Amino acid sequence: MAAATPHSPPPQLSSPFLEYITAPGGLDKVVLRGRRSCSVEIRLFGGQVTSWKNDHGEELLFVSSKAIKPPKPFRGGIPICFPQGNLEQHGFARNRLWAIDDNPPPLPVNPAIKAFVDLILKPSEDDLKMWPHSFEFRLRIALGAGGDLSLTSRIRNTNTDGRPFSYTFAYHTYFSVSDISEVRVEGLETMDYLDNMKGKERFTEQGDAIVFESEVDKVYLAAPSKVAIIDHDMRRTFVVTKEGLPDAVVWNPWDKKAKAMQDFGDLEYKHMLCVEPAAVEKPITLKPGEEWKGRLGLSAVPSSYCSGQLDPLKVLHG
Ligand SMILES: O=P(O)(O)OC[C@H]1O[C@H](O)[C@H](O)[C@@H](O)[C@@H]1O
Repeated sequence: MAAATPHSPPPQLSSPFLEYITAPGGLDKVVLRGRRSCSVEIRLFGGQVTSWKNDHGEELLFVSSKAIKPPKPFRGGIPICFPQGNLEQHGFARNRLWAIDDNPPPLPVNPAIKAFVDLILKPSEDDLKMWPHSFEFRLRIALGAGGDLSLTSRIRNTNTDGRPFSYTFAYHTYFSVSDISEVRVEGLETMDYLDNMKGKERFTEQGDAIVFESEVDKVYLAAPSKVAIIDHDMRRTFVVTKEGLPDAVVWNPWDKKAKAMQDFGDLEYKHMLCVEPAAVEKPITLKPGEEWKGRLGLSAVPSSYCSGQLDPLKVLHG
């Protein structure tokens, strides 16, 4: 079966682990269901994960109470930032209607993962006027047996004129936290970063772990493949893993910027943190026919987490 277009009827997703929910105004969504109350919701608009719940049904991602409906990008969850450059902020992928990909090229899967969905985005005529490159962007979103979430992006250059293209990319992940002042990020200490608040000047991080006392907007360069977000009050640690994505953006707008943002509550900065696996410093270049792959893995584990122990399996199983 060919990939559904945005105007085709809802695809029949025949699996007890998947549900397709139709809603007006570009708000159709797919729900992935795991054990107990684990679930993930994905909006076709933006190909955006808007909810990830653990087996107690607790929400793990931040979504603003002031998030605006399409065609505006949606504040929260996991917006996909592509293709950035001299375009609208964060590129247009988060602002387009994606389709279900009924026939994705094979992707090695863990047989224990039953709940997954494949989406696809191709540029429209208008997109090609803005960014004159033909591409196929395939996104697999999977909910693992233990409630972990993974997003795998495959971007292929389908230009027929022989031209390469370059882009930057980010999984703009908004984590829900109890109180930003009590949160610590481990794994980025001693890393070099570009400070977006200081004209992208390069610095080296000092100290044992990263804590938050004011606005932060940094691009950590060549960041490790595992980063932990430790939420003391919630007794929860998010473990973020990344492949194919050298950098990690860390962002919290804090009070002043929060007030200036139309789609964000004045005090919501206290309950969110963005840690965004990304390729920012060096754009990715693809020749025609070439494909790039970038993966994000998220798990939420109880904070019996020991400092410096970034393996979630060890955290869970001792
Ligand atoms: O408002 P948005 O376009 O969604 O961007 C929100 C934020 O995203 C990233 O984290 C950037 O590093 C920030 O500079 C930006 O303010």
